[in-house]
Amino acid sequence: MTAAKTRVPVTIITGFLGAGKTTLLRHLLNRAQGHRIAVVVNEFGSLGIDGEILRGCGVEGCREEDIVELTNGCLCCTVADDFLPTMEALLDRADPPEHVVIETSGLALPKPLLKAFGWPTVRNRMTVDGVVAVVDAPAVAAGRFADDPQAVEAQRAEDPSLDHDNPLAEVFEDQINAADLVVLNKTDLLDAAQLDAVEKEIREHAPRPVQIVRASEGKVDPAVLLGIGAAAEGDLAARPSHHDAEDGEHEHDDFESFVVVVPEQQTVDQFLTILQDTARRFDVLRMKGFATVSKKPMRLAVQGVGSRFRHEFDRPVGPTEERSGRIVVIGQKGLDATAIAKALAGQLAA
Ligand SMILES: Nc1nc2c(ncn2[C@@H]2O[C@H](COP(=O)(O)OP(=O)(O)OP(=O)(O)O)[C@@H](O)[C@H]2O)c(=O)[nH]1
Repeated sequence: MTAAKTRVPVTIITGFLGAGKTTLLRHLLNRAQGHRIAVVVNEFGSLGIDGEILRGCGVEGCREEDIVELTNGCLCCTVADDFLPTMEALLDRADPPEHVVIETSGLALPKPLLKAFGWPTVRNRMTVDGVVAVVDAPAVAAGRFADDPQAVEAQRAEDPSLDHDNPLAEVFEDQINAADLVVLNKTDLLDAAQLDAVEKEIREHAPRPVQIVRASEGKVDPAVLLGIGAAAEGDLAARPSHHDAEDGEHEHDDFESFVVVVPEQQTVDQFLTILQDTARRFDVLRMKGFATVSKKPMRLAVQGVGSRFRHEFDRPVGPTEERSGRIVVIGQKGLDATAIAKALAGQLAA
């Protein structure tokens, strides 16, 4: 058997903040029973919520130690310090995984990560089976990742190397550029004509023909997601990045995140209204976290993408656990953290 055949396949799941990566992974773990899959999760924001959601997936045979969290900064920037040792540790286990799935943070650029698979310590032991980009179809339809052509022109007059005025557009393009498979998610929120338009837009952006599958709630057949066989680490030139000229070096200084502590809530509806108003008012990209509600024994988990929120009571609140909640807030640089904290605490009139 050749060395290539024995290499552990790795699937990289990329996609902008809130596109549905964790939802897709949860579905995959549910359907992939019998396969030893290890999941590496990297989140922007410090609450470790995705890891907790995946650990609580309740899938038989999905063990705690198979979900590894990398919270020390954005994965694409900490490859040597954190990521490679984690990969080696997985491979050196007595029962190494048959497949590794990496959920990158919504702001991660996939290319530096792809390049890491060329490093001597993992090169002969792992291969990137495929890069999957999960796309928030309604966010594309709403123009979240679009540039303002006039603003781009004005910027280019100053610096010809610039091609975006919208930092979201740049991250989105890099993720599509790296993808072998695009999952057009949240199809439940658009009609057929809108979906066709989004698909057309993605095909126009993609530097090469890319397979696109449509999904809602991240429900994609594992056979489609795994086993693509792309060996993407050997195919970097076909996956252009906006940061190629800087050899992958980049900063995430277009975005920021912070955690807000919120008091116990009176009612779920009141809290959701506060969250939605705050997201709208301050143009927050993503909010997620936990809170407690007066007289309710269960913890309330909330998830927001823009001003669209979902919530569930996910587990009992322990008797010694604090009744205050924590919400991670993510947006473009320049968020007014003080005002947002006040708004979430219900201290800012709408
Ligand atoms: N309506 C709708 N909501 C969805 C769908 N898929 C996911 N969501 C919701 O979108 C929100 C974000 O989903 P996640 O799976 O956490 O997204 P993510 O890409 O992992 O988010 P980050 O890790 O923060 O970047 C959650 O509230 C999901 O329940 C879908 O197909 N339709």
